[in-house]
Amino acid sequence: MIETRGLGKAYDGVSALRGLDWTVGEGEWWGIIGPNGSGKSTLMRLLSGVERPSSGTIRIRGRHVEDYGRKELSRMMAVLQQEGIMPVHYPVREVLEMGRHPYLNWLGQDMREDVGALIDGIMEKLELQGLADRHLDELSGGQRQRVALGQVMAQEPQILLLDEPTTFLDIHYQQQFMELVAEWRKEAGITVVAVLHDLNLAALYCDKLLVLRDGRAVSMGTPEEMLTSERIRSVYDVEPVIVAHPVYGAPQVLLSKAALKRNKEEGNEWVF
Ligand SMILES: Nc1ncnc2c1ncn2[C@@H]1O[C@H](COP(=O)(O)OP(=O)(O)OP(=O)(O)O)[C@@H](O)[C@H]1O
Repeated sequence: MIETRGLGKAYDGVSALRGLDWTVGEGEWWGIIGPNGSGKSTLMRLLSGVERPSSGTIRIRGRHVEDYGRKELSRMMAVLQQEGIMPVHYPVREVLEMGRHPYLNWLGQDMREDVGALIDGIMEKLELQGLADRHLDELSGGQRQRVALGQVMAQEPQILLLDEPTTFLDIHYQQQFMELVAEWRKEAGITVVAVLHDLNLAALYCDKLLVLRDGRAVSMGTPEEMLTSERIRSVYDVEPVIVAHPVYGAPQVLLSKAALKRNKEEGNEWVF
């Protein structure tokens, strides 16, 4: 579905992403993890075509990403950022309808005749009916993120790119958000690529993880393969304890408290 070869991006000579060879299969859910500044958002901007690579290629269904027209690419791929959408003074239903933009012809008519039913279905699925006439700037962050998800659902993409989508959500909305994406993937067979800081959510929901550090792919594979204490320690410089989720068996990362800090002469390292 997505294939990158030798993908790299440099800003003013500083490499944000280097030589990434990565293949995302149709219908897979990939999580991209790694410390701050490791190149996760850069990779998302390259995949979505917002920025051009400095080196290497990205192919989507075998075609170079730059060969897609703007609307054509929007029909293929939707992007949801961590802050969702700006809190503009538009009613919720209209915000969802904006997701149909890539399907409008030059007369502003939608390619789909039953677009009203499509939007109704999404409103129902995301339990947005009660908010239909409310304006986006009158909603909480969690509610806005649900509307943002509704908008990308209305876009009917085949690939969903999520950049830290749960950062501002409480645990209820985090779980609800991930469940809604999981359900959508199951129903529509979409491919999902999500930058996630929460390793435990990533382990529960993603099929595969790509681990980045300093712009390079440290490793890639299943959550069980990627979330080992050695790898988490070396990538994040923390002392983790990995336990299996008691219900699902997925690896879950617990942190140890740093007991004291050595003084500078001894290397200024955390001691656990
Ligand atoms: N527009 C830019 N101009 C210059 N440098 C940039 C730009 N965007 C990113 N970088 C640099 O590229 C590197 C990777 O940044 P990126 O935002 O991709 O990291 P990230 O893994 O998403 O980080 P975070 O977890 O903090 O969001 C960083 O060193 C960053 O400073």
